[in-house]
Amino acid sequence: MTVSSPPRVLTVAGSDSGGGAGIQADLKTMLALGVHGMSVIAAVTAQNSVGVQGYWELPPEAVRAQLGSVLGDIGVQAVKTGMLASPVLVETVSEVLAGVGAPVVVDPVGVSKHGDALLAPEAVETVKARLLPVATVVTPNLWEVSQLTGVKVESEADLRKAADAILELGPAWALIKGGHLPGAPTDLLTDGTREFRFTAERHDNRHTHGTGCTLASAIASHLALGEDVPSAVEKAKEYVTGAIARGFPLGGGIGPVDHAWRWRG
Ligand SMILES: Nc1ncnc2c1ncn2[C@@H]1O[C@H](COP(=O)(O)OP(=O)(O)OP(=O)(O)O)[C@@H](O)[C@H]1O
Ligand SMILES: Cc1ncc(COP(=O)(O)O)c(N)n1
Repeated sequence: MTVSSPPRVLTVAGSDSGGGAGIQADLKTMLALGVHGMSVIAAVTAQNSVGVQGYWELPPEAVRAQLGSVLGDIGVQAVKTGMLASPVLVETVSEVLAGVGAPVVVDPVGVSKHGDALLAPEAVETVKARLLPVATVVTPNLWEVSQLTGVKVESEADLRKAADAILELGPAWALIKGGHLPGAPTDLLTDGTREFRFTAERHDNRHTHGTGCTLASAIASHLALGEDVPSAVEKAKEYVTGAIARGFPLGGGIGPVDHAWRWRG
């Protein structure tokens, strides 16, 4: 009997020892959505439900070697990037992904939910100049939009202005996450010509660790499964909304979203 292989999706990100965000959230999302998840670790965090106690970057040659191992033998149908920590790692990953030949979903992670820095301030320029131009979709939250473009989003009416400023940096699509605005969480997706707004029910659950990682990985997974960008985002939003609804307490602080919500019924 020949068993066919599921689509392959790669995350290039940081490890979260608490298992709620980063590489661990990405691989759980990929399993839940039926693709084969692979990981290139850029940094290791010591992290739990109350914050990030420290992080350590891998040497650029270790990141380049992991990328070479995966891309040289296995190949990918989509890639997601998350925490890349430093200018040299952003540069290394951007250079390799420029020639990857598969869609790249960039979550431009700057700080954790607790406000702990996950990207050196001097790396922001490298993200703008090198990483965003290779992105198929970039998924900033409102804080990241302001860090990358200076645009402050105060209401849903500002989302398109933010997306246009992000598109000027070179990605094919911008998805601006409006989850931190009051009211029903609405995200705006545009390629400059077409515009889509995705609105979900708000779940007043404080256990939302890993939402951004989960959404970006779900988009990459649905792209690998053959969806176009708008329908991959629509399906990913449905998945993350269910995961937020079932986010559970863990430790003394903010617990994770539930990646297995569809299996629990
Ligand atoms: N309380 C909520 N209920 C439902 N959906 C939400 C809620 N908060 C955020 N979302 C949605 O979750 C997704 C992730 O958005 P969010 O703004 O939380 O990302 P993020 O800040 O980058 O997350 P993280 O800090 O975990 O990386 C978006 O689709 C957003 O609209
Ligand atoms: C390794 C890593 N990557 C990303 C996040 C962002 O997730 P959150 O904003 O939910 O803390 C994180 N905390 N840790």
